[in-house]
Formats: sequence, C-alpha cells, structure tokens
Amino acid sequence: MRRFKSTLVQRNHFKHPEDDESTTSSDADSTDSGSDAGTTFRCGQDVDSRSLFDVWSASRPKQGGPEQAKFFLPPGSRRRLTPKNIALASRIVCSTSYELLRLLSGLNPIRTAIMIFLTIIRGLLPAFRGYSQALILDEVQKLISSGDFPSTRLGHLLAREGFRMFAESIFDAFANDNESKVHASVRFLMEHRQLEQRLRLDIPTLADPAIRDLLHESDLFVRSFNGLGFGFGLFSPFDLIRVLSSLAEVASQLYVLYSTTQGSLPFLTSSPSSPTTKDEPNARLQAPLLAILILPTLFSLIGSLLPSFSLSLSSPYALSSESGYYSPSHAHVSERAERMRSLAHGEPFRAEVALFGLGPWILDSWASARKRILGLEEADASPLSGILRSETGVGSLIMALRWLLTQSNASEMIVLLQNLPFLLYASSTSLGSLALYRASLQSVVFTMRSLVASFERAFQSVFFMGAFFAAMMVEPKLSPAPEEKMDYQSYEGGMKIEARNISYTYPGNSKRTLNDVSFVVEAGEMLAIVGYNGSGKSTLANVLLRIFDYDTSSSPSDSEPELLINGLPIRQLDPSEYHSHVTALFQVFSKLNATVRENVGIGNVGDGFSDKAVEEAARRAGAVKLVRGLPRGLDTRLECMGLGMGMTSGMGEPLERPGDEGYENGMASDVRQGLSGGEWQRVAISRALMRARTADLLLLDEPTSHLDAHAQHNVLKSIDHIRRDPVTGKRTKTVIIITHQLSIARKADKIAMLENGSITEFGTHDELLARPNSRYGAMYRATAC
Ligand SMILES: Nc1ncnc2c1ncn2[C@@H]1O[C@H](COP(=O)(O)OP(=O)(O)OP(=O)(O)O)[C@@H](O)[C@H]1O
Repeated sequence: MRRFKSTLVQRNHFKHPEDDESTTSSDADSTDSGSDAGTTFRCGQDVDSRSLFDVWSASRPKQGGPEQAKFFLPPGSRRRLTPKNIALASRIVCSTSYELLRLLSGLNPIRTAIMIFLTIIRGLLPAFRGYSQALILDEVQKLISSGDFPSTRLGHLLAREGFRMFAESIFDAFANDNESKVHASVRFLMEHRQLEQRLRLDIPTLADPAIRDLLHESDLFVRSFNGLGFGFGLFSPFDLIRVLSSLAEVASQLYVLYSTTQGSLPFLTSSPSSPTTKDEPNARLQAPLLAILILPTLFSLIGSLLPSFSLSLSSPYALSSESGYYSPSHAHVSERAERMRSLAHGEPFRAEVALFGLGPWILDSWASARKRILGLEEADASPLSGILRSETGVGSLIMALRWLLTQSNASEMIVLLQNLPFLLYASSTSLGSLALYRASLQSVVFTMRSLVASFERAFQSVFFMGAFFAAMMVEPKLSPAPEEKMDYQSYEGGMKIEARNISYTYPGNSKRTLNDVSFVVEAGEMLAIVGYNGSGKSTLANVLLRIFDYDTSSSPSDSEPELLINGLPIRQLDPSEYHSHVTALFQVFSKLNATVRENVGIGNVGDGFSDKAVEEAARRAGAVKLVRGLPRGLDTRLECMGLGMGMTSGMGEPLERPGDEGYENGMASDVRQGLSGGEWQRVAISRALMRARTADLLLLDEPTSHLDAHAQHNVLKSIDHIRRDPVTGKRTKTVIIITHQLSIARKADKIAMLENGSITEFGTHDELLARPNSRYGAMYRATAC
C-alpha cells in the first residue's frame, strides 16, 4: 500500500466525494458499477489511501433533512445492506485483506496458523461429542431391553467418553491459551499502530472533519479487537476466524444428519430391539423435506435483513434497534450523551459546574440522550402507540414481521416438521440415533442463525476496517514531500524569520484571523508582539512555530505568501526537525497531575528527567525557591484541581521513571501539592527553558501574565542571560515575546502591533512612539497612566 503523498495532502484536504461540486449524484452512483469517485482500483492491486478513503467516504453519503441541512452519515453509523454498499464493502475487502493477513500473522505466524487450525477442529468436535454420547445411549437402551447386565461394551464406551472429555478439555485449554496469546499480541499491535499514527498527525490534519470521522471509525475497528467487541456489535477479524469454526460445525453436523437418516454411521445403524424396515419414501419428497431443515435459517436471514428496509421506510431520524451500530441521529445523540458525561466526570469543569449550578442541566441532557439511545424514551407510552402512529407504522409492522421470522425456529410446528426426515428415512429408531439427530439438527439451526448475525456484523465492520487502513496511510499535512524536504540550516546568532504576506484562516471559518502579515526578525533580535485581545497574536505564534500552516490561497495583496526560516521555506522543513531548534511557552499550557520533575522534564525528555537538567531549568525560571519549599522537592506530585484526582492535560498515568521517588512500592506517593497560578506559570517557564541550551528561537506567549513584579524582573533577566553566549556575551538566540505588558515590550529590539490580524505598526519602541497618531503610542500611554 502506498502512503498519501504529503504534497497532495497539503494542497487537497481530504474531501468527501460529495463535497466536490464536480461530483454529481451520478458519480456517486457510479460506485455501483465499479468506477470509484475519482479513482479506480482493482482487487489485489496496490492501493493508495486516496482511493481507499474515497471508497470509505462513498459509504457515508449525505442524508437527512432538506439539502442545506444534510449531514454525512456520522462515524460509527450502520451502513445499509444496499447493492452500492455491498460493492463498496467488497472493494475494501479486496484492497485490505492482504494487509490484514500480514498484520494478523505478522507478530507470530506459527501461533496464528495454529489458532486457525484449532478453530476449525473445534467446530468438528460437537459432532464427535454427539456421536459418542449417542453410542452410550444406544447401549443403555439395548441393556434395558435385554436385561443383560453387566456390559463390558458399556464400560468401554464410558471409558472412551471419559477419555474424549479429558482430551477435549486439554485441547480447549491449549487452544484457549494459544488464542489469548495471539489476541493479546494483535491487540497490542493494533493499539500501538493507532497510537503511533495519532502521535504522527499534526493539528491541521486532526482538525480536518473528514479525518476526524475516519479516525473515529478506525478507532472502532481497533476496539473490536479488545475481546468485548462482539457485545458492542463490533466484529473483529478474529470473529471471522470463529466463523470458520461455525462452518466446520455446520458441515460436520449436516454430515451426521445425513448419515443418521441413511443409517450409515457405524454402530448406530440398527435398533437392537425392533428394527423397522421402512418403505423407500417418495423421492420427490426428499428435496422439500431437506428444505425444512434450513427453513428457520432462511426466515432468520430474511428477518435480519428487514431492519435496514424498515429504517428506510420510517423516519430517517429513527434510532436503530440494532445493538452497537448507530443510525445517523443515534450517533449525534450519543455524542451529546458523551459530552455531558465528560462534563460530569471532568475535574477541570468541576468549579464551573458547581458555581453555575449545571448539575441538573447536565443530568437532564444526558438522560434524554441516553434514553433515546437505549430506546427508553417512549417507555410510558402504550406499546401500541408506536404501531398506530402513521409515520412509524410501516416500520413497526416490519419489525413485528422480523420478530416472527427470527423466532420461527422456536415454532413447535417447525420443530415437528424438522423431525420428518428422520421418521421417514431413518433405518433405526434407536434412542441414540434420535438423540444424535435432534442434537445435530439444533446445532445446525443455531449455528446457521449465528452465521447470519455474524454476516451482518462483519458487513458493518468492513467499513471500519477500510477506515483503519485509510487512517494508517494518512500523512501529516505539515510534512513536506520527501523530494521537497530541506535540512534545517543554523545561523550564527539565532534564527532569522522572514514573513511575507502570511494569512491564516481557522478551519471552518470564512474570515481570516491573520491578514497579509509581513515582517523580518534578524537572528539574535528580540521581537515583541503586542495588540488587543483577539487580534491574532497567539495564532501568529502557532504559525511561526509550525503548529498551524498559513493559507496557501492567494493573500489579499495577491502576493505569494512565504515564511522563511534562516532563508529556507518553512514548508520544506520537517516539522519535528524544526521543532528541535525552537522552544516555546504557550499561553494555555498543560498542567500535569504529576511530579514537578515530570512537569518540567517533559520540556526535553532527552535529558532523562535528571536532577541537574530540571534544577537548571527551574533556576533559570526563578522557580528554585518554589521547588525547595515543596514537601518532596522535585518529586512532589502536583495537584491541578485540589481534588486529589484528574488532570487538565487529559493525560492518563503519570510518567514512569525508574527509581522515581514520587512512588512508593510502585504506588503513587500520597504527598500532593497544589500551586497558585503564578507558581504554575514558573513551572511552565521552567519546562520551556529545558530546551533553551539548544534552541535558536524562544517564543514566549504571555510568560509573565501571572507573575508578581519581582518574578517578572527575574524571568526577563534570565531570558536576557539565556540568549547570550556565557563567554563572549554575544546573542545566540532569537526571542519572540507576546505580551500585554508594554513595559516588557519596550525592551525588545522590534515591536509588532497586531490589529485584527494585520501588523499595523512595526519598529522600535522609540520609533513607534515618535509616529504621529501611533496606535502603539496610544496604548502605551494608556497603560502607563
Ligand atoms: N480554535 C479556533 N478556531 C476558530 N477561531 C479561533 C480559534 N482560536 C482563535 N480563533 C479566532 O482567532 C482570533 C484571534 O485569536 P488569538 O488567540 O490569536 O488572539 P490573541 O491576540 O492571542 O488574543 P489574547 O490577547 O486574548 O490572547 C480570535 O478572536 C478568534 O476569533
């Protein structure tokens, strides 16, 4: 499989085929006949993520409401069993099955092969079990009628049955152990792949709604491997292997059924007491009688197909009654329930939940969404009301029909009919034959019904599998194509930044947040970016840090936008290489519910969280006294909310570090400490300064907003110290500082005044003050008063 070329990704965001105006409904329909929206591929051919993505997208066309209110089938939605979707599913299977096999067998091919073999054997065992028990029953029947006790043959049969049970339990133990090992390793591999890809993808890629939906369905595929998948309606390729066992079971039981009626099974062919000689039954009866065997399965197959029709006949907003898969509105409602749940659980929201009295609102919103999902919303209404309502009447009737069909197997008449082949054809009426016949019959019926259900689940999961493989091939939008990539070039004295006509529009917004921004910062200079709230300062910082990509489309000035770092276009630099030469403090920084060492050390994990590196960073940020005052120094666990749990970063377990003193006997220490806003800011500055030695650019967004005057002075002194060579005193780093404190800005070499996303004034403090009607001057005088 080929990965999506990043050039393509940069210029063409992932688009749903229907987003493209050139894609008409007939294009979408053409997927039925083999040519996919935009791309064609054949089974077994090397496939790229674009075509796989297009096939996956085509399975979730827009629907619901009038044209403008239409929405894409939400992620996790149930795909209808239509000819178009069947064609799409078969394409996904064709293009991904080889990769899937490689993935599943990759970790331990021998164990996987053994697992497949044992699964098939497992399907054959019930037939042997039934046969062995039937022999015992026959022998008992013979003994009762003859009174010929004791029987050595019965002793042999019982001993054989005991041995069979023993062997089967050993077989089961071995097969289960092997299977759980294969499961665990594949689960690990899938989760690892998923996590690896998540971490590779950058913010612009993750902000793409199509990619978000793709990752959501990919996540469902990965979750199907967790062993609980089946219960949630998810079907993993492992469940598909179990289908092999079911097929083997059906085949072996059908053979037993046939042999029982033909009397061809050894030792069961004749009844010892009263063998009955049957006339040769009418040959024309054979076919209909055998059809009776599969009648319930046919009914159940038809029944299981009905909900998809009922959904299309009733309201498009109706929730699916099927477990696990969402109808379109189901997914929306489920998202609302999930949002309310995280509001209730999330510690960061706790203060506002309490202050604004949000408890009842959260609970009511969650309850109404959850009731819809669970189908409890009309619990108070009469059971007939749904059927009588005109818009859902047809759907309800079809649901009733479905129930009748799927329950047909329990019908006594069908059970009686199923006995006819035995009564008409069997050459023996022995108890063992009858018991074997009944057991095999039931096994065939139930296994075939479960195969039908498996087919439906497998059909849905094929789309999740397509999403997984398409998601694994998505390239981060910010990564340059290999042929365009350039190596970062160091400049003496820091980093030179040249921005020409840079604009930025947030995804989904029509208005630009940055407009035609142009400026130059020479290596070693300090630039202060100032401006009113919402003027775009933090957005500009994210563009300069290559967290966001500037707009490619022509800027308002119609000049080609360009952002050069040390003379090289930023788009041609590998983001991770570029990031290794910069360090930053974000305006909203992460507060980890972890030790001080971890909170600071993540600024440069390469330093291994060592005392020396962390203490040095804390010293530069003026946080040494703070750390020394904590109960366990660097190993004090910090508390974000003062509630003893939760963390604002969304990170789970604390970082592990061998010999971490914050842990006792593998358990997190109970000594926890809350910090004030200013103290947290010093921790965050320490984190940013962990990389200060190697970085060419220091970008600090509001670094002193929470600091007292003394701390502000120290931090600024420290920054000035860091940016100079300790021996020569020459500048070695460029500094960009975003601040509302103009007393700080005036110390910078250059000041950029940002208003409504545009730089309106640029120069030194004195130059700007000297300008007539200077906006910066007005702001400075206002704050100085
Ligand atoms: N995630 C986002 N999605 C869409 N629009 C956004 C997003 N973040 C910011 N904006 C828009 O960009 C504008 C500029 O935001 P930005 O954070 O860059 O301002 P700022 O100058 O740093 O403000 P402040 O001084 O308050 O920190 C905002 O007014 C908002 O309209």
